[in-house]
Amino acid sequence: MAEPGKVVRWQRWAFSNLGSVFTNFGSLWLILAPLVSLVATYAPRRLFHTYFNLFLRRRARRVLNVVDPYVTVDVSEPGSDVRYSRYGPVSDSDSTYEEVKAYLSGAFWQNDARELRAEGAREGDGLVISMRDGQDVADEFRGVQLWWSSVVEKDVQGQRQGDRRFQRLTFHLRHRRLVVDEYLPHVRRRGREILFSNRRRRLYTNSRSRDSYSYEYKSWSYIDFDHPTTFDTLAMERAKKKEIMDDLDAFRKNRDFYRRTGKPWKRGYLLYGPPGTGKSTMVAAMANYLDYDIYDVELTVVNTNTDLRRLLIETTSKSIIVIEDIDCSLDLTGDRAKQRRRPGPPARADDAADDRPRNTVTLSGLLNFIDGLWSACGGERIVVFTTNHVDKLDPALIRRGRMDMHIEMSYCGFEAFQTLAKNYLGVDDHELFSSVEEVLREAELTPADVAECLMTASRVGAGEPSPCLEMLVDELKKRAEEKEKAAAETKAAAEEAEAAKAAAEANASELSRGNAR
Ligand SMILES: Nc1ncnc2c1ncn2[C@@H]1O[C@H](COP(=O)(O)OP(=O)(O)OP(=O)(O)O)[C@@H](O)[C@H]1O
Ligand SMILES: [Mg+2]
Repeated sequence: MAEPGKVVRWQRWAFSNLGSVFTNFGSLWLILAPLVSLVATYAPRRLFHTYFNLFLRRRARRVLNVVDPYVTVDVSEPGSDVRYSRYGPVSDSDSTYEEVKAYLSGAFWQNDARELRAEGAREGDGLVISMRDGQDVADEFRGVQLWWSSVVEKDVQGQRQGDRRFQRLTFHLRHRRLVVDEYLPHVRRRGREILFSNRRRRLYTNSRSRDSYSYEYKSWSYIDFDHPTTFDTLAMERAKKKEIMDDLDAFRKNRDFYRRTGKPWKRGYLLYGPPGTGKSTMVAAMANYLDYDIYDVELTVVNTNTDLRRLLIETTSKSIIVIEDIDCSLDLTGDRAKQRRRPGPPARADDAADDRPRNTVTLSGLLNFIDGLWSACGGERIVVFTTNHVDKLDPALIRRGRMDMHIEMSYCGFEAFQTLAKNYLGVDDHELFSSVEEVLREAELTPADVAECLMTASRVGAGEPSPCLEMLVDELKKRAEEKEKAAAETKAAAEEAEAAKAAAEANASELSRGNAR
């Protein structure tokens, strides 16, 4: 570590002037000694001792500050101070040491520390680089110089022996406020970011609330999230895609804005459109873009509003909370006041015997979940609803402010097709693109339809663009005809059902009039 320069200079001066320092101090003591003995004789004994001690201690501290004006703060490795309960060691949940280590691993590249140590990250394939014991590294914050060193000390406590490790921070005492109020929080924040980016992302799903009485119950279980979709491979109009990415960027970077305006740091997105237009794919692309975890809430297994709130509290920040097919999850479309317990047949025999309340999540419970007081805890969260029937949802659920951005995922247009062609065939342009464009303009085909056709065509056509695209045009035309036919049949069936219902109603009223006569 570069020695704090001022101390070195002061020490050199003191040694070269040692003689005069002692001479001056001697003369001062000649004057002070009779005064001190006078006060000691006439002042009350206890009072004299107290004040004299205090006086000496204060002087000593001042002299010490001049000789060594540097302060050190130790951040010790968890486990150095292991606490024991009757069941064994209590895990130390303080993550500061890990955060500082991660912060320093990011700082080495700008420093000249040479003796480093590499450890595998707890999750993922990355490495955490840290200082070898006894190494130092300098850092700068707002023009202030600070030094970190890795320290190991022998620890002998009772029966236990071992090494105690610290990351020791040294700084000038005049920067104490800056270090405590700003630098250390900055180190922790940055360290957390590095730790977060080193780990694998997770896809969580909630457990059945009914099982919460079990001893081993966990609200969320997870698997590693490894979805390959990105905004590059997502098929949609370029302008719309850019708008969404800009919005996500603004959300991520604007922590201070949310704080300043008194808004919780979260944002809601409503994705709506027909099946197969890429709503779930969009959620994956968002998570990959932001590097966030996904919490996939299955509302049908949540019993009460309290269970829902508990789920929310147990989510971490930097996450996307998604409720898929919100229109099907619960009957959330009606009057909030009427949303109490919905009667219905029990799903299983043991459900019938079990009189615990189930599925009493109400619309107001869900609204509170999105933007009640609890929703502000933690911060940096995105809430996404997906639906095929936006018109069926209660306006309160999707009003601006709750769902800040409404994104329509629509049928496959030409720009979306270009992305898919690039994904599946690796081509940006081709003479047959105009034929595809024509088919897409006439028919309502989803990106899922087109993606599937492209997959078949690329397999059969061995990835050669021309035969693949010819096949694709034929296949798309066939699909478009099939879809048209199916839509006409559905419409005819609906009209028939409507007519039958009207006839039945007419019959019933005829009958009741006959009875009345
Ligand atoms: N916009 C798109 N970009 C890229 N691939 C897409 C897109 N839309 C659909 N796909 C493809 O179609 C498949 C189904 O899409 P996805 O599950 O995202 O549709 P969805 O809108 O969520 O449908 P649903 O309403 O039935 O849940 C995806 O696995 C993907 O391969
Ligand atoms: Mg979906």
